[in-house]
Amino acid sequence: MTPPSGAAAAVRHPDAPAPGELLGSHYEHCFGCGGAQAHGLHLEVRAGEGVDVTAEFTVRPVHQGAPGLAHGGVLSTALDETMGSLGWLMHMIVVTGHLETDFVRPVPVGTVLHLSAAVTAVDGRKVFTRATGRIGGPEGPVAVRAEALFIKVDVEHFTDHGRDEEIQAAMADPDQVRRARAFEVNP
Ligand SMILES: CCCCCCCCCCCC(=O)SCCNC(=O)CCNC(=O)[C@H](O)C(C)(C)COP(=O)(O)OP(=O)(O)OC[C@H]1O[C@@H](n2cnc3c(N)ncnc32)[C@H](O)[C@@H]1OP(=O)(O)O
Repeated sequence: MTPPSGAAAAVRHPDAPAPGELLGSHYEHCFGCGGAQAHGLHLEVRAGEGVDVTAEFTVRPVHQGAPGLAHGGVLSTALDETMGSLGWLMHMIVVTGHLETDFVRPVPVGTVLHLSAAVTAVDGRKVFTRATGRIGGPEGPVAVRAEALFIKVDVEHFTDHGRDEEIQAAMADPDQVRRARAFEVNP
């Protein structure tokens, strides 16, 4: 998870969303951010000033592991989705290759998890990222943190491997921006 010495700093795409702007859901059926997923995380991700983002996730009863506490896998998903959204700031299609999570404090149901993530380095197709989730406010104590390696892929990654019925439905969407973002298309 340590970037090689020749790795470069991430470059913000000139057409990336402005700092403070909500990225919006990239795909309505995404478990991380989609509005059509009743039990999804409904993450709202906001662009930062560099290649960084912030997001909020409210833990609901459907996200429990132990009684009254968030499931660790769900928290990992929130971190994964937040870091994955960094690709949009570079206009790069990326998928998670490797994800490591530290669970530092239990996260009760009803908690708002304040997430922040940034790209630490880019090395060819490899995008190194880091994220934290805090409770009690954006400056509150760290409850979870993660590092992840994302790999740049082409749109064929999705069209070749995704189930045909969802691929066809996403491609038939008359909204061009939504259609592109469902596959995180690199313009
Ligand atoms: C608003 C919009 C936002 C959009 C918001 C989007 C949000 C999405 C958030 C969720 C993101 C996900 O969950 S994505 C879904 C979960 N992930 C997946 O399904 C990925 C499944 N895995 C794969 O398809 C594949 O393994 C790939 C694509 C990751 C890599 O395969 P490949 O394309 O053949 O590449 P490959 O040559 O193997 O690897 C390229 C380089 O990466 C390294 N590499 C590859 N995998 C790993 C690995 N696990 N750990 C370490 N290193 C790795 C290789 O060593 C190599 O380094 P070197 O030799 O070049 O040095």
